[in-house]
Amino acid sequence: MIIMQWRQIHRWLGLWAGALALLIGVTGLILTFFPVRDTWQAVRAEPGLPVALLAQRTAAQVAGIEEIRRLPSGDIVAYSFDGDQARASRIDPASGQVLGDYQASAVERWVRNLHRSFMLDDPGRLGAAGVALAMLLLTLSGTLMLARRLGGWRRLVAGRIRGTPAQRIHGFTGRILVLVLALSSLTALYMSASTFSLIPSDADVDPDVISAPGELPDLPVGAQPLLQALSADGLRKLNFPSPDDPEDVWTISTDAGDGWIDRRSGHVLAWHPASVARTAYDWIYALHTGQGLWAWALVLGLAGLCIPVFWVTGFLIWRQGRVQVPRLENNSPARRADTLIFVASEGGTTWGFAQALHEALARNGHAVHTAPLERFQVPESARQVFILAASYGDGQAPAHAARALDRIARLTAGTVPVTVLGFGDRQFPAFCGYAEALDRTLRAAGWPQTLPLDCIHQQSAQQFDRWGAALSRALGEELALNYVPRIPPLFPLEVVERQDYAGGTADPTVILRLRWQDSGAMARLMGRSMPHFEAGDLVGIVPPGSPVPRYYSLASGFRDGFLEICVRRMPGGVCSGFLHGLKPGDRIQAFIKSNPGFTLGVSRHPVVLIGAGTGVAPLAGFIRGNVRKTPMFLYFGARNPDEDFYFGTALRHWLEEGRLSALRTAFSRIKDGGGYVQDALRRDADRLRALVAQGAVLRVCGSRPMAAGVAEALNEILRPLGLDVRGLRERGRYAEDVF
Ligand SMILES: Cc1cc2nc3c(=O)[nH]c(=O)nc-3n(C[C@H](O)[C@H](O)[C@H](O)COP(=O)(O)O)c2cc1C
Repeated sequence: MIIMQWRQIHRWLGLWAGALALLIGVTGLILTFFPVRDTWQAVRAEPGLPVALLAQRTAAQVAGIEEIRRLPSGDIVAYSFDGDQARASRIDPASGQVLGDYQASAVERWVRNLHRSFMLDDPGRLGAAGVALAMLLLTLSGTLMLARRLGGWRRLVAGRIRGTPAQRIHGFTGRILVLVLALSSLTALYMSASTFSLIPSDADVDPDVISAPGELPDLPVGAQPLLQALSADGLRKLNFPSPDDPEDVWTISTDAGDGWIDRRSGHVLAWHPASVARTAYDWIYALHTGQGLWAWALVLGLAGLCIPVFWVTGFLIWRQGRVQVPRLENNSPARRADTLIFVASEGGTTWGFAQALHEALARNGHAVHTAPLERFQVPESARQVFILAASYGDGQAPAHAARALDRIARLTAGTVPVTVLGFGDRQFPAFCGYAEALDRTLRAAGWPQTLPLDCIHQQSAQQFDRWGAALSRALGEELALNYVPRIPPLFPLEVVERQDYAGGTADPTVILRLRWQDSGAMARLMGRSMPHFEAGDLVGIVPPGSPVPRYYSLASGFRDGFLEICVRRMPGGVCSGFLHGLKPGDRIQAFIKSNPGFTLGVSRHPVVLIGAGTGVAPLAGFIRGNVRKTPMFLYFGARNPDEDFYFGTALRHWLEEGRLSALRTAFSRIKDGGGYVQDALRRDADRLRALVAQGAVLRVCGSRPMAAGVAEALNEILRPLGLDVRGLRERGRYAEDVF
């Protein structure tokens, strides 16, 4: 429940306070330049130089001196009144000589005013404090949302951020800078609170002290005991006693505290050690401004630079999110609908199924209302309700629906049947976890249902049809669910190379290498260019004359600079036939579908890859991308090394390079070829056990019967370790891509 609120807060604040944060970020970025420059230019006193000596040297060179200040950069400035001329001079602490006039930068002052108060004095300061609070809430809500998106707090640091480039840039910069931004906001709030006297500060109460009257002459500054004892390293300012006032005293302010000294005797008349509040303020000030901490100032500058990036990418994400919900032409108002369909979707595909259900029911004369799940309601007119819900992270709700479950749990059960259909992916341990949670809640509350919970794996159109048929029977009406997958934006790809395997006992197969065109930075940011993909993700290709895309596993990643697939020609296959007919220079349209449960990411543990036939394609992609040379072991089953040893040459090359540690083959159609891939596994049982004991990650790709055979063999092999495929899968160490 809280997360939904955070999300709303994040969006709302991001859009509205974001514009002001942009101004504060840019001015903050400019302001960090000054401490860096000042530190580089500063002429500092040698460490440990006594204040007495510094003051003596300076007083000898500067007539009418009144005050010496040490700036946060380390520069020493003397303020004097010579005749009627007030002067500020930069001093060389080694000699006391004047280096030149000191002038605070007017640009710096102007930018600081803009940064602190938008040039509006106190109301502006309050506004700036409001923006700091907004920034703090933005970083907090953003962190919560990112943790959730990555599937838990533990993945917050290293988990892979997926999505459009805008989403990835937003998440990536946020992850790096969240601490700096939170600290900047917190320190700004503290300073604002101090400005408005909301927190106790060190009220500078001067003690009521005077230099004792007497005939003695002034003790020379160089002989003042306290000034001899204090080092210039911690000096803030030293005020000289006025020549015209015999009762005036020396006043010194240091990091450790403030002191008052008799001008004639040199006695310390009062010493106020720095209070905790003052020390805290000093640290907070330095942390916020980077003054005296030039490296930190650079980090702050980077954070300031990121704010415009945040704002722009955040805005783009918001826009992209808005266009996902399809426009349903015949959406009845909820209060008049007899059928309600509620949808929870992150990637948008579930909406396509909802649309098919909506249209089928509407064609049958129902008044259908479809809406996002967070608007769940059962109006009086309702006769049936459906919830179509995808699962994310660790079986969690899609972000927009995070609060829906709590809402539904609070409702009193009615008599209208509420049926849940889940969408998920079996690769994830919590398969359809969110749909299950919804169903559990509804049943526990006592809502009836038209059909029991069903779960659709990987957006299977066939499974959805079967569910539709069951629904037809349950409702006693003919339902024609025309689910047409919503095809995401297509990208043109050009064939650059093809490598043919003529087949023989195996079907003819081709490895196609394709390339895309760069569509420019703006299109990339908006997610309108070729999206990033990884080996093991899928490319969707819509063959001419068919509305349904076919998916092929990718044997390359975006970083390889090309897209490669391995296509077996299926007898009568529309898409495989089309792809086999392509020659270099031909173009096709395609889109990328992520396959997050299967792709490998960066693995610190050894990797065991098991594939047969064209199923070796994504595994070859993993090996190709293994630039870190993580130990990878490939078990490859084919029929005949002369016919279907796909990627054979590349695999041998990767073995030599060390991207592949070992290759074990099994050829089923030649004498002494080693049988099937599961036979190769059994022969290597000892090594497999050792690898799994070391934490190995396993990926299996090939036909369904092959995957079943592999799982059976592995279960036998792993039994002595007390492990099995199911357990490994639950821990995210085992995933299959089967066809
Ligand atoms: C990052 C990510 C995490 C996922 N986590 C799960 C999960 O925990 N359980 C599950 O069953 N499916 C999971 N899936 C699969 C989606 O639920 C499935 O692809 C669904 O059909 C997507 O529907 P949508 O496009 O409407 O969001 C995940 C998908 C992605 C991209």
